[in-house]
Amino acid sequence: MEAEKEDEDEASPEEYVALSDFIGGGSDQLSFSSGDRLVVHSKPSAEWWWAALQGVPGYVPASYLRLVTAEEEEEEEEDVSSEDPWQDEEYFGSYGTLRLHLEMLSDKSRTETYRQVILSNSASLKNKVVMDLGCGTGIISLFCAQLAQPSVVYAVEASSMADYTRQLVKQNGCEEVVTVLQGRAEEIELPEQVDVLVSEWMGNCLLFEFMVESVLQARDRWLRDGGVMWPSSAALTLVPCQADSYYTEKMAFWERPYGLDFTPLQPLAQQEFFTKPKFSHLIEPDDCLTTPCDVICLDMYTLQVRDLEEMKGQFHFCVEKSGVFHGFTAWFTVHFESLEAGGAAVELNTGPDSEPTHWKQTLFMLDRPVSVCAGDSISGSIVLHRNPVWRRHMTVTLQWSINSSTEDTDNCQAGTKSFPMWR
Ligand SMILES: N=C(N)NCC[C@H]1O[C@@H](n2cnc3c(N)ncnc32)[C@H](O)[C@@H]1O
Repeated sequence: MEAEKEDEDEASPEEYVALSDFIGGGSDQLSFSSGDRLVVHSKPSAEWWWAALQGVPGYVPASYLRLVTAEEEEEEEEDVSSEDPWQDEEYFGSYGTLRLHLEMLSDKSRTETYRQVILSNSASLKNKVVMDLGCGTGIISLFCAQLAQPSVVYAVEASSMADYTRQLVKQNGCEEVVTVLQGRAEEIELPEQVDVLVSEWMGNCLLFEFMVESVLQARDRWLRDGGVMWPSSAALTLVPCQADSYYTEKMAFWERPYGLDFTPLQPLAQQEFFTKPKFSHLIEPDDCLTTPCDVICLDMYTLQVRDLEEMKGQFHFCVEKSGVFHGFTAWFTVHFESLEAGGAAVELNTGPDSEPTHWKQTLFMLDRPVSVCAGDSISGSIVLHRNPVWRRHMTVTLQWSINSSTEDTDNCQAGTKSFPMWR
């Protein structure tokens, strides 16, 4: 009988839909929202099943789930097949308006850094062939034509902004040098290989939007041997941090609003405000509980598209001052190597010790804050799982354990949490 039961448990995975929200307790239970699709891998008991949500495994209460019907699965297949996994219509549509370009151009730290790269390499850029991938309004291409003498700059832009970019090139007397090509960089044809591939491709948490895939494909197709990638390398930096004002604003608020006890709403607040990362967070240097560390480093010459599916980094932080561990904050730094051998590299650092940029930083809130003391350690890993269906999205999974320096040695608090960005 046991064998039969075993077989039944190990039936092939089935897709279920959540009938309502569930807040998982303990580190091995999955939290999910009504309507989420979960893949059930085994049913060790009638009450609790082993399932996965967006690839993240855990126990789920069987009573919250309903088997997805064959008709629903057929409908879903039609939906996904009709829906573009790159969401290009929406994505390039958003870059066809000025809002995002104004935000990027208004970001002095970002834009001046690219200007500095061109200026400090102006001599070496003479007679070079340059590709500006995702040129937007063409600002980097115009810097090249204005501050250096490349033989040609191919300014590639997929959105309808390209028509205006051509006007800006003409308006600024750069049409001799800058050629605007409208189209996806993966699809356009250039008349020649390029010496320099420059692009401003970084998204929130470095990789969101996954424009970096387009840069790698263009590198493999158009960058000549020995050519230069700008940026040349990128690093994702992480730090355990306090986020007291955010925690107070979204969670502590429910303790005593107007003298009333609204704490039954706190599970809802956790689900609504702490399930996804907080983009555009500005961390104060004092909020860092430890020295930040680079957890993922990308070499733009060797990075492959397949590497983007799952990027993993380990960390071991030593708490330098007592405080409350509310979560982790992430940001990135990119480097532009010099065209001259031995020349100084230029750096764009989006962290709290640099001028703020439009990316600011990204905050990942734990479900429950933990008090930590100087001397404690916070070790673990970060994994960026690219979304297998929605190709511009990812899930960031953080796993940590806190080893207290003061309490007895087996007092190790551990946890793991996955943050969808955004699907
Ligand atoms: N996070 C960023 N730096 N986004 C900048 C994106 C800019 O590059 C453009 N862009 C993004 N991907 C591509 C691509 N594959 N081909 C051409 N242009 C692109 C986009 O239309 C916008 O003008």
